[in-house]
Amino acid sequence: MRFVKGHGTENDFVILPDPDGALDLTPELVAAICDRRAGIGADGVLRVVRSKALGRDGDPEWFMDYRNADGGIAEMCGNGVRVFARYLVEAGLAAPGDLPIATRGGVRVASLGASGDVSVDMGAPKILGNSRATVSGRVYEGLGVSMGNPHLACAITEPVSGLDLSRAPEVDAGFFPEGVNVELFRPAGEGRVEMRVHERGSGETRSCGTGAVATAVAAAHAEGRTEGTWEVAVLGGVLTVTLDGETSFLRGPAVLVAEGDLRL
Ligand SMILES: N[C@@H](CCC[C@H](N)C(=O)O)C(=O)O
Repeated sequence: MRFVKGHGTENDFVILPDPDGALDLTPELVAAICDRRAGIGADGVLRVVRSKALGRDGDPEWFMDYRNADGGIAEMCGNGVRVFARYLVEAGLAAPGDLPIATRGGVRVASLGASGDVSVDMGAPKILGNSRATVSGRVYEGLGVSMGNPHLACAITEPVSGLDLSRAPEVDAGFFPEGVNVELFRPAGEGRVEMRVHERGSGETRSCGTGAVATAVAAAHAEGRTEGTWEVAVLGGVLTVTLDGETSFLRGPAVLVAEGDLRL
């Protein structure tokens, strides 16, 4: 089985080209691939499959079948969809420009050139209301935001570098019955925040695209705003989020770093 490895601000993925939908991608296989010692290692898997092969006839040509490192399914992945678009263009499966991609969370349109940053229209954020997370015994208030997948974005006052996210934050399972990705962010000047994230199904990652947008939404909400541009500094780099009151845009690097044959 061929694979390609890529990342967006160090949120890393194993890309599995499966245009005809022939692969039986079990949770066990995904977890084995993502294992950082016994497998290739990744935060998630992006299966590249034609929508038609899945019976999704009205959708754009390519469907991003995203899986978390534990083998679980998620609706959307913001860095993943940017890496997916980069893969399609570099593999000659799509032309640079505006590229619609089907996901479980709906169609997302990526914009990219032959190289450079990839931007994606992430759709309208949906505010779910207030909730809280407990990290290392400390309770943080946050804003629930759906970006297709669920997030809880909590503003904090201490440096994000001191957080211990080695264990999953405790959250209100009644509020988030499907689980949740938890972002902790600290304002770092006008239009800039520092963020760390604990992802549902993947643990702490070095970046999360949907989480960066949810964070910008929470930062804007705290100021009574729905528009603006935020630089979101994550462990793996910097993402730029723009909110225009209707939709949201996520921009940042998306690179492919390796390819080979999988022997699992
Ligand atoms: N890293 C992704 C989000 C991946 C899915 C998430 N773990 C979930 O379960 O919802 C991103 O860049 O958005």
